[in-house]
Amino acid sequence: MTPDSRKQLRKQLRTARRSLSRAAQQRASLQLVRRLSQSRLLLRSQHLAFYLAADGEIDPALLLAHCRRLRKTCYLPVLHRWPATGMGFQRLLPQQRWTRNRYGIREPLANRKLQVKPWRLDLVLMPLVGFDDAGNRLGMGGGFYDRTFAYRHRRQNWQKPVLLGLAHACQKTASLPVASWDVPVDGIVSDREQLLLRPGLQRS
Ligand SMILES: Nc1nc2c(c(=O)[nH]1)N(C=O)[C@@H](CNc1ccc(C(=O)N[C@@H](CCC(=O)O)C(=O)O)cc1)CN2
Ligand SMILES: Nc1ncnc2c1ncn2[C@@H]1O[C@H](COP(=O)(O)OP(=O)(O)OP(=O)(O)O)[C@@H](O)[C@H]1O
Repeated sequence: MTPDSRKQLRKQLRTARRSLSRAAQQRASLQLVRRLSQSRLLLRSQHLAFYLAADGEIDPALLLAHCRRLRKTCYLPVLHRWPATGMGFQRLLPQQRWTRNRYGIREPLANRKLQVKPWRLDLVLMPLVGFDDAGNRLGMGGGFYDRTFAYRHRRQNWQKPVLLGLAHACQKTASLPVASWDVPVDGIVSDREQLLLRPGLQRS
């Protein structure tokens, strides 16, 4: 797949998710809570990274609210200031102050003291633009998640964190090409299915 066709596919999948009705979005968000709130994966995780849905992404907000009620420590991605290309995960505060990143996505006002090393997290919910049955993923194209978790290339079987991609079922494609820098996810959950790819990640 050429960079151009990757770009085309990304555009097409982003349009598909943005075209979902509000009702379909709400149903999908509820499905996420149903699938994940009682899962061992969630129950066992104390430090969890979320995202604030944008651009028609499946919305984990209900799940985030659930986790905060359970007193789990929840984090959101914060982009390092341009031209830096890094991304941190910052702990959410009860009285959070907000800003917008360079793409217009709301994020916590940066405070490095509240950011953790990615390997300290137990579970990272990653927004996907596209995915296939093998667990290959297509993101927004910034490479932020790939760079943050690149350390996984150097050592197989990192226990932490579990990377769980979230997407609408309509974002599934036949097969995605893998780039050398792509960090595979350990599982993918959509409103219709859950693929657990890492051996040892248990169902239910
Ligand atoms: N909700 C959410 N938050 C997130 C991400 C995400 O995918 N979803 N990210 C995941 O990485 C990071 C932000 N990454 C992003 C990367 C590209 C674009 C984007 O809209 N790119 C433009 C091109 C802009 C340009 O070239 O300057 C585009 O595709 O139109 C948005 C977010 C951190 N926060
Ligand atoms: N480990 C890395 N080191 C340096 N650059 C990287 C790394 N990983 C990815 N990149 C760069 O990021 C760019 C975007 O990669 P890609 O198209 O795979 O994004 P993506 O997977 O859709 O985005 P994301 O990881 O944010 O979800 C690529 O041009 C690539 O060169």
